[in-house]
Amino acid sequence: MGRITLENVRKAFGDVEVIPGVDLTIEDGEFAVFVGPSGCGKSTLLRLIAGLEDVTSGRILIDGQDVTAAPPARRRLAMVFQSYALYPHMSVRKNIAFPLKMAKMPEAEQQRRVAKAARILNLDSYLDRRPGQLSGGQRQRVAIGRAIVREPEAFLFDEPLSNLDAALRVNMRVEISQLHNNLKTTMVYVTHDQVEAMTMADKIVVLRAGRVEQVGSPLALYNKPANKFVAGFIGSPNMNFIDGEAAARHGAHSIGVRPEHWRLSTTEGAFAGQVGVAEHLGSDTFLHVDLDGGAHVIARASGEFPVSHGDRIWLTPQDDRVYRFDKQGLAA
Ligand SMILES: Nc1ncnc2c1ncn2[C@@H]1O[C@H](COP(=O)(O)OP(=O)(O)OP(=O)(O)O)[C@@H](O)[C@H]1O
Repeated sequence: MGRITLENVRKAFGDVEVIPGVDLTIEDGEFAVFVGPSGCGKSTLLRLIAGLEDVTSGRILIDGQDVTAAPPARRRLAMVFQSYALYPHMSVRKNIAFPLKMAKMPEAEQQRRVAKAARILNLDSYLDRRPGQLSGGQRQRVAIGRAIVREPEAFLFDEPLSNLDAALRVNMRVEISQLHNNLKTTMVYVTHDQVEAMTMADKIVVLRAGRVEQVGSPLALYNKPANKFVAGFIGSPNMNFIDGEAAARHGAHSIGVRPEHWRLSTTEGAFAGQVGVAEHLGSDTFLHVDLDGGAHVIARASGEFPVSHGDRIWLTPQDDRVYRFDKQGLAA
């Protein structure tokens, strides 16, 4: 059972308070993703859970047991890092078995667990190779294998896919989701990539400057962002924000419209503007539009939309898809 609870967890490095106070529960079996801009404290929070950093105050519980003062090895968690940290001179088999060997587990049980992890990760035919003879994705699978064999209460992933190219990232993303479906073990995953967060998470925790801005399922955050920060962070391309008179007409200080929620017309609509850049991807068309009055917005049309640089265009937000925000940026 891998339920993780943080109670008013604070962390300061010297005088600098990096985590001003976080309360959070990750349920047993849940896939939780910490997401937020660079420096917001994602890795620090994960390292506090792992026990690699000490909390300044507050408590961390795993399955109701207070582990705040427990060393990493006693927390029954396995961490997978961005750098795979494999031993180059050891075979894949030995790399995966390494934590079990350190724990002086009987050889037969070590081999049973390595074989099981290799099967889950499709590494059977690579067990006798060395890390240098593997691709980046295979190396990351070995690093995950080394975590699996420990049969932890929870897996902690710190940006595990950052070193991989775009296509491989997509594959590994799916593999980690499948792994979670198979193992049903709690996973806590740190990324700055909101697409990874949206596609993998049961629960997303959006962080900003060490504070939790919102916690919810991917679609809850997409559909009902609590504030402008979350609204702008979740969704790709980002939500468009318009202030001033147009927002006042909607009874708000600022309104937000996602690129996919504009109705586009070449003859009429609520906002007129000029196409700056038109990106024709075939599956979608992204239009960067300079609205009359100065705002710059992005509109997405499904499929092909035949306009180009310099054309006039009219945009109308879908009525139920206008997000309203007050002066403080809170959803109104
Ligand atoms: N050992 C340390 N000593 C002092 N400050 C630190 C230390 N570790 C992290 N910080 C600071 O704490 C803040 C949060 O860092 P952290 O690495 O948790 O952010 P992050 O959200 O994971 O960022 P990134 O996505 O860039 O990795 C940053 O301002 C960082 O400079």
